[in-house]
Amino acid sequence: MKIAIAGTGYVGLVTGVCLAEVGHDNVVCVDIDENKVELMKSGKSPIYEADLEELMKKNYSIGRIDYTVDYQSAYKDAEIIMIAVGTPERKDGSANLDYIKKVAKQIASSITKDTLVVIKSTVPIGTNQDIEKYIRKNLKNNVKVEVASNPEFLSQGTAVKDTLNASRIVIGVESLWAQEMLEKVYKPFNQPIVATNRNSAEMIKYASNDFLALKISFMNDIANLCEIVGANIEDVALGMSYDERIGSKFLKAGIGYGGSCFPKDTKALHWLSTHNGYELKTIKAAIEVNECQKLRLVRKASRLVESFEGMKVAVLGLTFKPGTDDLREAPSITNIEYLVDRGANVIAYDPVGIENTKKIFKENIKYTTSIDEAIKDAEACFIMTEWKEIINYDVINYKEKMKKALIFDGRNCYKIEDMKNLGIEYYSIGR
Ligand SMILES: NC(=O)c1ccc[n+]([C@@H]2O[C@H](COP(=O)([O-])OP(=O)(O)OC[C@H]3O[C@@H](n4cnc5c(N)ncnc54)[C@H](O)[C@@H]3O)[C@@H](O)[C@H]2O)c1
Ligand SMILES: O=c1ccn([C@@H]2O[C@H](COP(=O)(O)OP(=O)(O)O[C@H]3O[C@H](CO)[C@@H](O)[C@H](O)[C@H]3O)[C@@H](O)[C@H]2O)c(=O)[nH]1
Repeated sequence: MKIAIAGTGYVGLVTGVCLAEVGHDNVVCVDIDENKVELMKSGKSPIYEADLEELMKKNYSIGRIDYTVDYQSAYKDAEIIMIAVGTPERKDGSANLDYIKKVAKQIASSITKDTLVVIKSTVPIGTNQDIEKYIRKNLKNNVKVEVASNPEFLSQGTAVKDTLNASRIVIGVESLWAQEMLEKVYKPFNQPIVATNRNSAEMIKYASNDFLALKISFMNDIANLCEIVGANIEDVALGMSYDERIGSKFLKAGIGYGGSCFPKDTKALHWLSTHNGYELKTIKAAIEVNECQKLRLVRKASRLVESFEGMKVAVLGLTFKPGTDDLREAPSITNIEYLVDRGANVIAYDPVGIENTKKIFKENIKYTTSIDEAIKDAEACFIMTEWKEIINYDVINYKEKMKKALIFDGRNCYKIEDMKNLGIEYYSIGR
């Protein structure tokens, strides 16, 4: 079965490689970026993801997967074409479907046999139906084409593991033909399949992400109250987690959620609801809490510090979470902007995110891959990502190397007692 995939980002490349890994022997990944394609052909991954490069090399060398910019040759005789291009946020919060439409147009002009088009990208409810109509209207050759929804649930940093061990495969189909095709594709993964209609499948993706975002915002809200009333959010989360109805995951309070999904997917669903004359009040609250949360620590710091002007400030952790080089919507960006605007000399540390940070801040801040160097002579330090390098760092260094041991920890990396015993002025979230 020939499977073509449009887009080789986190979703497209990982999906392609994992399909090959479980035995599909004719997977072609298409991208418009020639440099990316050349890089992938040479066995290198354009993104930082655990285990990805190893599986790319293995499956490329045995001829199960290939990479190309030539979409026509990739799509023309594919039985399945998966769309995994970006659906970024528009200024008004709605999802921008331009990339999806572009691929749909390329598919319509290329296919020469019956094809199932599968949308893996996160798209607003009704998009699968619209794209099907669009492709059928623009078809160059007289073939059968159907569109099925197959939203993706992988997390960055654990994308390969998540794909090979997915909790469920959601497929949104309108025919038995489409359902059987997708069941065949996913059979080797041996994961539970939830088959619904297309609109429900599209909604499952948004509802899942927005529920998780809401869970985080709820815990951040409670954490802020904990600080006021003298409770400890970590003890509170632990106590809550024993209730199976609540669960133990996504209860971690912090500096707010970031990444390429939660921020845009909460806004897109909220936009869609208001556009349909209904207000999703819970999602609105999740978004608002997150916006405030991102600046909570710098605001606290500015009440304690007279001025940031000329002050050396270390920012530890730049990516939106550990295990990825991605800075999309990372809280670190908002915080660094705040500090730079107020005249701070920021030195930023991250084990893998420096190159992507440079694209955003250029020469406006300094960069390092050493925590020691970042904190040396600094008068304040902000922690934005819970990298293990930061968690495992010997905290005595803050006392010994900083000009003033003043730490604002947005990810609760250290024990309050340890910091207190060392005489470090330490502020974290909800404790
Ligand atoms: N990143 C995640 O963890 C994740 C998880 C689940 C779902 N999603 C959703 O999946 C979609 C893709 O996200 P991503 O993070 O993988 O995107 P990405 O930005 O990392 O990658 C998109 C890729 O598509 C390529 N592209 C653009 N137009 C193209 C075209 N016409 N033909 C071929 N390639 C083209 C781009 O060059 C880029 O390499 C989004 O809708 C996102 O919301 C993402
Ligand atoms: O208890 C928690 C858990 C996460 N976060 C933050 O939430 C954001 C997102 O984290 P995570 O969900 O682990 O990463 P993503 O790669 O963005 O994955 C989410 O978004 C993907 C894209 O849609 C989905 O496929 C995944 O299922 C969904 O978890 C990050 O900034 C985390 O720091 C918290 O603050 N507290």
